[in-house]
Amino acid sequence: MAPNQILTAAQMRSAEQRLIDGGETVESLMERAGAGAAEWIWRLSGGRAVTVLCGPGNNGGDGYVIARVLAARGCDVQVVAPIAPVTDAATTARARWNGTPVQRASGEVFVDCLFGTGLARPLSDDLAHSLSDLALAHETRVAVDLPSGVHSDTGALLNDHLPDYDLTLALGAWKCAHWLMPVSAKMGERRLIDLGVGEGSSDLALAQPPRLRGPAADEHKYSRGLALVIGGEMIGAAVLAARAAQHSGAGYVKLLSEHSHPDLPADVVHIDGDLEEALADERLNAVLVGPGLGRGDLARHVVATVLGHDRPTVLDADALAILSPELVPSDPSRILITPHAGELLTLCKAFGIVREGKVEQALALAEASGMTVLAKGPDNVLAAAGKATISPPAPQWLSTAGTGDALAGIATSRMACGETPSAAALTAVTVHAEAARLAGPMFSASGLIASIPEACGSFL
Ligand SMILES: NC(=O)C1=CN([C@@H]2O[C@H](COP(=O)(O)OP(=O)(O)OC[C@H]3O[C@@H](n4cnc5c(N)ncnc54)[C@H](O)[C@@H]3O)[C@@H](O)[C@H]2O)[C@H](O)CC1
Ligand SMILES: [K+]
Repeated sequence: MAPNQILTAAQMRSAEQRLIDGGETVESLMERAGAGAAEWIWRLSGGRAVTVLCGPGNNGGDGYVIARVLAARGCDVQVVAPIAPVTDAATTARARWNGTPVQRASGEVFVDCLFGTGLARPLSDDLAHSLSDLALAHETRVAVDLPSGVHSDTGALLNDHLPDYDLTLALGAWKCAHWLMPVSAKMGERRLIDLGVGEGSSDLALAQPPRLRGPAADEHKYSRGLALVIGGEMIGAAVLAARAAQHSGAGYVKLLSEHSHPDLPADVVHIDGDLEEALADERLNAVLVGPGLGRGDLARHVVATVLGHDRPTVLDADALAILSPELVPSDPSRILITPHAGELLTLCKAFGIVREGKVEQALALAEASGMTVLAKGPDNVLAAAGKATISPPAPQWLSTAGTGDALAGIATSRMACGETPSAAALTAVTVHAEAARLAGPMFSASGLIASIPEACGSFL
């Protein structure tokens, strides 16, 4: 099993076909899927009554296998089947479940086997009502392969008022929807059931935690990395970014700003000299421009000047509103951009990109710009050179002002430490989420920044 690969629905069907070409049958795969799902449902139900909602396709077929396996274990199982099976495998599975479907049921555990990766359009009102009525009539809800009513490849909700689940059991491989908003927030716990699907040709994977290393015995502040954060009109954002950078591995962080900063901690060095001079420092390892920069002529000049110096650079916030194809340097491979959802759409327009879904948009922007793209949000998609990773969800408490500035600061620090833009972005997203977990509820950006060193320690 390849536990980190993420497949589109089409790639999943190809993977299943390769297994069938190798001697499996749809029925044998369904038996394995149903038995694996039944095991998790058995554990979760703890002897409570189970209702399985079966659809017409092979997801429904999984449901009949689940019902048969649970009944054989003495579980009280009912099946609701609004549409009769249409596939051979599902018809066989239903025949082997020697029970009679009921029209309605209310119990303790609800299992959604209405649709999986074969959903082709929004649910009809009748089916959507059946699904939500049954889900609401049960205290615990399990989705098999996917919650019904969602787009497997984009994570989009095809219907309104779809239920939330306590557990989603992915079959064979993760699908994009398991990790993309908005449906990612409806999944509950996620578990992957092995169907024997090997490493395939997917361009998408679940991000894995980085391994960080501490400084060598002979390191000094310059060898650990000098980061430059460029301030602008709203200096608070750059101060937050610089403070986050100082706690993320770089040996030396400078904040270039014409303003005075009495509250700037002494461990960030404030400079107010010439931008060209600061960028020309041979000891400089990484630059961040954008947080609080502003979008006027001076800001445009600053972004163009930074990009003209070919340094490892993070472009965030206002710099992304200024970025255009004309500004992309000849070698963009050392540039990381960190757009949120709105900035991603704006950049796609600026680069003439029309794609559906965050993953496709990030991959296309990375290809068009040659830069590394961290499409940030509750679901972080990192795209570069035709490959993309999705990071597991971070605490929702990150939805507060300044956390984006902190993320950019962490990424800049990691690039100053010598990490590539992709590695720095992965480290930043992972450390950012861990710092949020450590900071507990209700934290501010400063509280998050204070937790960064301990968060980094989790990956040393
Ligand atoms: N393929 C395999 O080897 C295995 C698949 N597994 C499970 O099967 C589903 C995918 O099965 P598939 O039949 O392709 O899709 P669905 O079960 O989701 O149902 C598609 C079925 O429903 C019809 N349909 C589509 N959209 C709608 C709609 N909005 N309203 C009504 N009907 C709709 C469509 O015409 C098809 O007939 C996968 O997720 C796994 O759960 C097994 O687990 C392993 C073997
Ligand atoms: K389902």
